[in-house]
Amino acid sequence: MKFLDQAKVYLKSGDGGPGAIAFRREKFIEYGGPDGGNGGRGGDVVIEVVNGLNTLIDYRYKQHFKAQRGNHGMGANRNGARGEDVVLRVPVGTQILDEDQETVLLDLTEPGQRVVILKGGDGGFGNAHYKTPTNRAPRKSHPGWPGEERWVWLRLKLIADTGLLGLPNAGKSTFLAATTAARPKIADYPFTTLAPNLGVVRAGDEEFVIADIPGLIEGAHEGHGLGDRFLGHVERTRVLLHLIDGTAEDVVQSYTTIRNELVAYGGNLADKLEIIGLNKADALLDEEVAEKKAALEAASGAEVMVLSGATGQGVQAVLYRLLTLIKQSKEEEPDVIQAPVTRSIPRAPVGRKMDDEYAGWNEETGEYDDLPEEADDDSDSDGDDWDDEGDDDGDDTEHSGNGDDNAKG
Ligand SMILES: Nc1nc2c(ncn2[C@@H]2O[C@H](COP(=O)(O)OP(=O)(O)OP(=O)(O)O)[C@@H](O)[C@H]2O)c(=O)[nH]1
Ligand SMILES: [Mg+2]
Repeated sequence: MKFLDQAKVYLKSGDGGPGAIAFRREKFIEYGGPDGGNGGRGGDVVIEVVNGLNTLIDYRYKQHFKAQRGNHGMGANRNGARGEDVVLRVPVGTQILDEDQETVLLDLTEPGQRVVILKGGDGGFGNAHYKTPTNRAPRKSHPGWPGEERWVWLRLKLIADTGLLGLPNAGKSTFLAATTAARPKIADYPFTTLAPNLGVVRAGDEEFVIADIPGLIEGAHEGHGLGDRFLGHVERTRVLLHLIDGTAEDVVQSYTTIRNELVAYGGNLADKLEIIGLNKADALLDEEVAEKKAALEAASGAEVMVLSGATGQGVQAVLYRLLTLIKQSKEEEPDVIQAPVTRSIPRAPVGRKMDDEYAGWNEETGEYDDLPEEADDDSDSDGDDWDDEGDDDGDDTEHSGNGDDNAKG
């Protein structure tokens, strides 16, 4: 499967449909009253988090997502239908960033999570709404409010319990293949793996997720090799398994090369719980194993386990140790990775939210309880006397959200 971990997309929620101007026309009723219904609400832009995806590759091919506009209101007080939502399906671990590529608007970490990122515009009032004691036949309707639009970045930061790190050829993919159902490409040349792979490990009755991160080399943080962009995927792991090719001349050098990259990347990467795996033990003599293990322990001050991904030697022990550390980390910092950051989304200056800025819509009656403030609305130049009466109905709701969207009309 192709992998893509960021994409820029254009989102637009639906405009509200216009209200209707209509009058009752029935036999024997001479002056039927106004009965133009309200326009329908525009569709929302919704982000849905789904399991089983681990790439944003779909968003390379489609970048524009527009929800439907609301339908026109109609005569006989029929309201227009709501516009259809547009839904973007994204993998767990996707963040939504503002156009600046820095401000995180949403961090989507829960499978099944659904977030309305842009709300559809409200439908406009039909003329039935504008009927007052002194104006029984208003020829006025509202055009509906525009939807919102904005460009955002989608950025995937995989969420896994364990991140598998090491120099190219350390045996990371072999380990992943030996312990999970994942089938990564394995070969005896560096940079075989070009994108992170996820696999689910079963240890006894328990499971955890492991991410095979493409090989790092010295200077990765300056762009050498594949660079360090994949290290972003390590940010959201609890425990690192740092694999070292035991057949390498200088295993301590291998170890410090990767550690330096973690430190240079910054964040909390270098502080994560870590197991060092002295790998390819099957290809080493016993005394080499002992010597290299001792050297690594001395250099790292951390725990070193001996294993062979190829023969399976020591692999189970590593898995159970990882599981223990994952649990320990969850107890110490339950929220570090999983807590969804759902900040309120800074809005683009267009559009209008029904719930907060304008609470006049009554879901039960399907009508607006309050009248919108339209004092500066130039559609009033039609000379009707609506504005003078507008606030006489005891409605002291200030629809302050109106100030900047007078472009409607
Ligand atoms: N003898 C021995 N060889 C191994 C072991 N694990 C992996 N290898 C070999 O080492 C080579 C590299 O293995 P990979 O699993 O592709 O290594 P990697 O760390 O994923 O490499 P990149 O994806 O390039 O970063 C392959 O030829 C493997 O067959 C092991 O435990 N023992
Ligand atoms: Mg690999």
